[in-house]
Amino acid sequence: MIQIEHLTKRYGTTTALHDVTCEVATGTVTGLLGPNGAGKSTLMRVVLGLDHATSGTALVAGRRYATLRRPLHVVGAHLGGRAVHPQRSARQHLLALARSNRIPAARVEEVLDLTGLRGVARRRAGGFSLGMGQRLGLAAALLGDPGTVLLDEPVNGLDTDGVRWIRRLLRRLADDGRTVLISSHLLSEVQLVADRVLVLGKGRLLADLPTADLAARATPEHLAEGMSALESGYLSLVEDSAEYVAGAGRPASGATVQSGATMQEVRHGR
Ligand SMILES: Nc1ncnc2c1ncn2[C@@H]1O[C@H](COP(=O)(O)OP(=O)(O)OP(=O)(O)O)[C@@H](O)[C@H]1O
Repeated sequence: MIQIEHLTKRYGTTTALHDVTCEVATGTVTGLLGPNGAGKSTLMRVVLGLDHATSGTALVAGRRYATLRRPLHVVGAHLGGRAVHPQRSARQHLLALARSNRIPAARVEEVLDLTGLRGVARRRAGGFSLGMGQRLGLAAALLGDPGTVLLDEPVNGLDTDGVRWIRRLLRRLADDGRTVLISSHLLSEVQLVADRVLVLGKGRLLADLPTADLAARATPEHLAEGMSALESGYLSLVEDSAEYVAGAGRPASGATVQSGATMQEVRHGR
């Protein structure tokens, strides 16, 4: 379980998270949603002890990350990017991680199988495709068989078969009683895998509800435009919370839209 209480994180004058309180329950896949700059990565980074909270707390399995004696056994994460020595093979990378965390080498073979990397385990990780890199990041996250898993855009770069595989894996992790938190902009994926969603907008928690309840907030106008119910429910919730607006500052319908304008203002060309 992840417990977040009154979490505020400021970077200078930017408030990335403002007084966020929520729980991510065990046995569920929870989607973390929000427009660009909403605070999703910041929330994950604070949970993982990569950033310090300005105030409030973030606990994993009842503890602050910094106080975990064997963190990889409690929480595994893949936040994108490649924290891999490019000359090392996938297996060498995982073995090095396992050694430094006192994890038996046999577990490396298990996660290579789990992530479908056995066939390329001897290949240089630096030459991996985006999708293979995703799988390797996931293998590292699962190395300690943690009870909580945090993944940033987990389907990014995966092919169709890989996407299907990760959906099933996330479901299995949750069904085994783990806590799974994924951030994503792909609402169609969230709809398929997430039991619940947390929605952030400009650092504030806008919603914490079952995925189906977010879809139930769809508006007829959005649905008439061809949006899915989840897209519509989500957009209705965040439309005044987008920090970055495409085309802001450029003339739109003969009007100049200022940076920071709400979605309604953009739509109405104000
Ligand atoms: N290290 C940092 N220094 C200064 N500002 C930061 C830093 N990290 C994040 N921010 C700011 O905090 C806010 C939240 O950023 P964050 O990366 O958490 O958003 P996000 O929801 O993950 O966005 P995206 O969907 O684009 O990945 C943004 O305004 C961002 O510019």
